Amino acid sequence: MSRDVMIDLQQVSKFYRGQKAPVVENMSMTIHRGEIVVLVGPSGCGKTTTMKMINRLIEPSSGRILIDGTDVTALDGNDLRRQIGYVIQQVGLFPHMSVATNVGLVPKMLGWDRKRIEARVDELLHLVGLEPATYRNRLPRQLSGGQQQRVGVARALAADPPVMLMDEPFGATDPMTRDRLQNEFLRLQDQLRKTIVFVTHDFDEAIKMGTRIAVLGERSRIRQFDTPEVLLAHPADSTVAQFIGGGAQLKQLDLRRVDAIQWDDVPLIRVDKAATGTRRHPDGADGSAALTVDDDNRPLGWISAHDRAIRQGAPEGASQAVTTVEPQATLRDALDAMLASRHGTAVVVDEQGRYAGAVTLDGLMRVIHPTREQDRLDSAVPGQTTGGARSALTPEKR
Ligand SMILES: Nc1ncnc2c1ncn2[C@@H]1O[C@H](COP(=O)(O)OP(=O)(O)OP(=O)(O)O)[C@@H](O)[C@H]1O
Repeated sequence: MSRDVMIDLQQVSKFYRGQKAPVVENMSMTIHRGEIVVLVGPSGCGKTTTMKMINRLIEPSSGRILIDGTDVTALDGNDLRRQIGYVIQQVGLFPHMSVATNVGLVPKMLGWDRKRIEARVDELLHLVGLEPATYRNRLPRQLSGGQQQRVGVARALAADPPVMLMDEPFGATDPMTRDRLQNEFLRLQDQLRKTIVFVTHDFDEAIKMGTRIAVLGERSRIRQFDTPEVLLAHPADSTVAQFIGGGAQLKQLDLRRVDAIQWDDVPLIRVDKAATGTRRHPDGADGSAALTVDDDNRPLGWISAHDRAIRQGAPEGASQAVTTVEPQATLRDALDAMLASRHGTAVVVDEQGRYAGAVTLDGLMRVIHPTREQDRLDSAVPGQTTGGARSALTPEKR
């Protein structure tokens, strides 16, 4: 097997007892190390069954499944499952156990000593954005849905498994939380490079999360297995096209992340609260609206040119809400943020919430009409940004 292949399903079938037809029939699929493969398809087509056969929560009736070259049927099921992270929609946290005990379960089963488990639990909670001192001793019911989901992800990562199975992991959360969890998870994955099989009903989620997407039909028959880009541009048949649904052009915005395009700069006004009263430092502010930021460069609000002229002493007093996106967000997220902003601008902030640049409608148009942009770039110096924010012509996807 090539070293690059991490999971190899070979002619896998599953018959449930008493049923004449298999629910998964001769499914073959190769998944590469470090990619997120998303399984989508109609309800009941066998996505979950396929996934659960990989960690043998469901035994295949026939066929072979290799993980990193080893046939999983040759391994003890419990040992196997300790090496594969598993995240499900209902999270499955033990309600009577603290967050720390839940996250440390697999390391404990693996016989790690107490100190090592504690250190790992804190490291993981930190990684998923939950301050250990605050959350370590809480019970699951003392957490929000999104926080529980983060604990579920931390628990799945506890023993640093190379493979993760995620069955609608963000399905039970509201759209905003879901979006945040997706972005956080993509940021994590940039560091961790796990091999992930991800089941979802939500095609937009598939486009956002997937390195490749497998559109499945009845009995897990693969109708198309391609990158999101190819899938959107060239659906294999009318059933796939129907599944993708309308608005394929707009969905292309789901394919690109904010960190893959050029950002613009906006005029900044630094509000120095440490000084006596409030001073302001216009950083090249011109006649347009400016963004006020604190001394750490965190956005505070927008101030219009008019207000700036009449409120010399207290620019933050006139501020209008800022809508922000992180670099991992999609351009669709940026568009949503823009539409929610009176200034038609999505402010890009780093992990610490500090100003990093801005995505403007002009910037988005340059992406939507790449030919026009290409003409412009052809006559420009390579690597230059339009607003001097930074050069960000990085690859579009992981
Ligand atoms: N234990 C079982 N015994 C018999 N049939 C089962 C069992 N589990 C699942 N099935 C059937 O197998 C088929 C595939 O189920 P599976 O849960 O894999 O589908 P799915 O694509 O994940 O569905 P959904 O999108 O609705 O979650 C379904 O028709 C289901 O009724």
